[in-house]
Amino acid sequence: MISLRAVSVVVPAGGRGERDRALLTDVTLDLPEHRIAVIGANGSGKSTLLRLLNGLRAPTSGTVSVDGLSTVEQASLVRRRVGFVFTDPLAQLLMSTPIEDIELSLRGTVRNRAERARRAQALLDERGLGHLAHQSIYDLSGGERQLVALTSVLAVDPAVLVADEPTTLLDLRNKRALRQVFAGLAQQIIYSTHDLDVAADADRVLVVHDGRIVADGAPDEAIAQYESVLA
Ligand SMILES: Nc1ncnc2c1ncn2[C@@H]1O[C@H](COP(=O)(O)OP(=O)(O)OP(=O)(O)O)[C@@H](O)[C@H]1O
Repeated sequence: MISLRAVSVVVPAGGRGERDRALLTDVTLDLPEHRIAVIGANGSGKSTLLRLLNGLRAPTSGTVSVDGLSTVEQASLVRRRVGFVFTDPLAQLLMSTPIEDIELSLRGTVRNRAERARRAQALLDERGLGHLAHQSIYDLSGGERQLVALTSVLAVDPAVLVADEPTTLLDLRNKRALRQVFAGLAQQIIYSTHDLDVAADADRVLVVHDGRIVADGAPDEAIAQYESVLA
């Protein structure tokens, strides 16, 4: 389970007269539910919160742990357990084609090269992306890239998937497909979203406002509180 204890993230002042800036303040959470959505206005601290969960960002104070492992001291073990999908897929797609990127993900688990290529193609086929296997990443649409990035992260079968606004670039059909993928995942999934329908798919919804968790509960309740915070 992922746990946060008294976590704050503060960016130190850049120059004279500037003040330190708190991006998250005193967040304590245990996150055992299967599907957890994080919602909140632009700049409220959602990405900062998600990045803490696999050690992409370290807390300024407090601790974050995954199954008892510290995201700071045991970062590489944590990263193996917690896969992260960025909002911008180009931030994480390292290779020039989808198949190469997924083969790269599989390198640690599938030794044989031909088998790796076969598995990578099968994973793309499963997501309806097989026809794009050898296309340049730069020639894919934003939504196609986002789905390839998700496939690549899931290829290593992380225990937890953290996804930062995973439906932003997706059209209606792909959004529906992604919601189905999420619904069928055995892994725990923690995601941020501005889409309240996608948030409502979760078992639990956290509302972030000015770096604090201001609501936390069942989707209906938490979304209603979010709407009143925004009003
Ligand atoms: N390294 C940093 N230095 C200074 N400010 C930062 C840094 N990282 C994030 N911020 C600021 O912290 C605030 C929260 O950012 P964050 O990306 O967590 O918001 P968010 O809720 O994910 O927003 P959005 O919905 O727009 O993606 C923003 O105002 C952002 O500009």
